[in-house]
Amino acid sequence: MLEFRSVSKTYRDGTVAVEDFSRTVPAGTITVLLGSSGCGKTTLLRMVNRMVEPTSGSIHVDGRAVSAEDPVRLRRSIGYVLQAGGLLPHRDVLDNVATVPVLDGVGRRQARHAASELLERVGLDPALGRRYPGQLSGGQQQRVGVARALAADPDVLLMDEPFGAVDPIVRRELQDELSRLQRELRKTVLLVTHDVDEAFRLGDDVVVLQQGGRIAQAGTPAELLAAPADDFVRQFIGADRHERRIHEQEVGGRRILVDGAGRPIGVLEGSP
Ligand SMILES: Nc1ncnc2c1ncn2[C@@H]1O[C@H](COP(=O)(O)OP(=O)(O)OP(=O)(O)O)[C@@H](O)[C@H]1O
Repeated sequence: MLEFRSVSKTYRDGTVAVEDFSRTVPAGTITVLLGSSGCGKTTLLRMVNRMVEPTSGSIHVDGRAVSAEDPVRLRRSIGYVLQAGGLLPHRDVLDNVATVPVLDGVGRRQARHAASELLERVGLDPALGRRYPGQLSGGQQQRVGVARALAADPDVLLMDEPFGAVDPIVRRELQDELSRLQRELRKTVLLVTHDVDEAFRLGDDVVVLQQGGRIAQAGTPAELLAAPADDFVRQFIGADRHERRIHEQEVGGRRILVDGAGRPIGVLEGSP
């Protein structure tokens, strides 16, 4: 379980990035921080592994305050996936994935062997393990980034716009892959995105943020869609947008679903 208790962050130049943020990410679930640029998402994420220190408030992992942990050990114990992969360019893929286990004292051969298995787990051909990051596609690099974050088998995974740098089709594939992995691994995940569809697809809990990390509304995707708290949330999640205004139509005796622009999107279950 990951807990933010009244966390605030004011940077040295006086920028208030986060003000009084409280939220709990239950163990084994995905919470998505959703908001536009500059609302404090990355600051919130980086306070968990102490790359940024809060000005006030506290963050707890399984009841233990992260401020009491050694920052280096803390960072090794929490998986972190960055938008651009964040891979070491002069190390091959297996060494990249094995970085944290080797730092933790696992032998290099054993760590590379485990890394190879992890590549398969994230849907990559283990033969890619001997390539360098620059010899992989963007989507493959992101998968390596996920494998690397999982290598030390952390309970908590932080993901900062993990699929932001790839095209929409690959993005969708990576999202599906993460959902599949999460069904197996049940990590406690905090994921940052400004993409509403991604938030709804992946989040058990979605926190819509305004500037200063203020919570505009938080809940399941269904709760947000069913009852947006205000105009800001309604507009942000696109509750009024064509593609979300779904209704039923009868065509040739079957009930099909169409979106607000009249585009067919599916057949109703049980329809003959
Ligand atoms: N080191 C810093 N010093 C001063 N201000 C900062 C620093 N880092 C971030 N900020 C400011 O804090 C606010 C929140 O930034 P943050 O990066 O957390 O937002 P974000 O929601 O992740 O944005 P984006 O989606 O663009 O990455 C912004 O106004 C930003 O300019």
